[in-house]
Amino acid sequence: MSRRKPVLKLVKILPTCPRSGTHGVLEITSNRLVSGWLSEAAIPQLCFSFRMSVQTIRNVFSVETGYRLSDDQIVNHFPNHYELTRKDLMVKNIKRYRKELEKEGSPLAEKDESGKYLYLDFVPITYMLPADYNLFVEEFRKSPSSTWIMKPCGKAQGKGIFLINKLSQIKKWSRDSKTSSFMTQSTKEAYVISLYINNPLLIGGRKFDLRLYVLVSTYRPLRCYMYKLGFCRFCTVKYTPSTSELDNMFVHLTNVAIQKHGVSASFPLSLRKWTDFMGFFVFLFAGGVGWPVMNNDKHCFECYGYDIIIDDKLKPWLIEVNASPSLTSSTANDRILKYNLINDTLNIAVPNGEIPDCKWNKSPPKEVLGNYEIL
Ligand SMILES: Nc1ncnc2c1ncn2[C@@H]1O[C@H](COP(=O)(O)OP(=O)(O)OP(=O)(O)O)[C@@H](O)[C@H]1O
Repeated sequence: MSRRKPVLKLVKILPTCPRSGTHGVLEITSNRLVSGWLSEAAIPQLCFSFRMSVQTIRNVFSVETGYRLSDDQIVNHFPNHYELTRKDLMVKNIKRYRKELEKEGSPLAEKDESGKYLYLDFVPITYMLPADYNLFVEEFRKSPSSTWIMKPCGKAQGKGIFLINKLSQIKKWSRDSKTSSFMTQSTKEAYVISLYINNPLLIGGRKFDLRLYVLVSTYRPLRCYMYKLGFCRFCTVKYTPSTSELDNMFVHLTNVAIQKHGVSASFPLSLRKWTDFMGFFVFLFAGGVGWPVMNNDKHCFECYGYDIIIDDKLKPWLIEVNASPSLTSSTANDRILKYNLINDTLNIAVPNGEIPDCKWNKSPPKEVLGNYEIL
């Protein structure tokens, strides 16, 4: 007998779309929105979409397609969200932000005696490949015993990720990808290579990461909210930094897609005690990096999934920002968390009980924030 996943279902009654006269109900089932507002054909009638794909968003905002969203059309991504959510662009923007702060002489760009940023050192050292190969080699030679993690820029769920600790492995990867019959020069994938955090905080001997949610309702002025609940994703195999286990992804990658065949892969987590600490970090990131580069379209809001690893010195490291965090659930608590997350997000994005309106000043009263806390 096949075991069926419990279905997360949220039905929200929204005001009827004034133009189409229908679509008054938004129904989200697990990861899918089952009312008809998602398909591109439905864009002209769209009144509100919580879960439009990034591809559809690209088409909505592309000059070629010629769509113009009207005042009651609100969508769940900013047009150039990828500036934050693509691994390579996120790092590029952080580097640019640091340089700007340094040039301005900002106290945020202060460094310690060893030349490390005091406040801006929150992403592991990262280079783009192949573009930054020489810079990477220079850094690698400074600490030849370090481990690095290679990640394809355009993939998710742990696909295509591997760990290396020798330069010869990169050379082999480069040779193999050049000669691969599947990859021509034009389709060759860009990768990022990041210093591997090899001293993660462990619980029960296992590595884990935190998933936090951050909602941005406008970039100019910046208004962002952090969700007080999140969860931890655990590896199913006990952690070891031993190089003999570098190929064992059950030890190193916390993605649910990788670990789902193991036991108890994720646990819900109250972030109440963490919010001041994490809030500063998230605000610094969204405010400093996101604010100047993002196109602040008034029809948009976005709920990001932040992946964070804590090391054994309790320092948080930002690993990635996801534009479409999964809304599927594997346990009853997980289901409640996602249900409330969707509900609270909708309450901030759309004025309570009213027709969506992009001219709305997006400052809802405190009572409707639910588990969100304004940063
Ligand atoms: N620098 C790092 N140090 C230690 N572990 C890392 C590092 N970067 C990534 N990882 C591990 O690898 C996993 C996958 O990395 P990442 O989230 O960047 O890739 P992804 O395939 O895009 O995943 P997702 O599906 O969450 O978007 C992380 O959840 C984390 O467990």
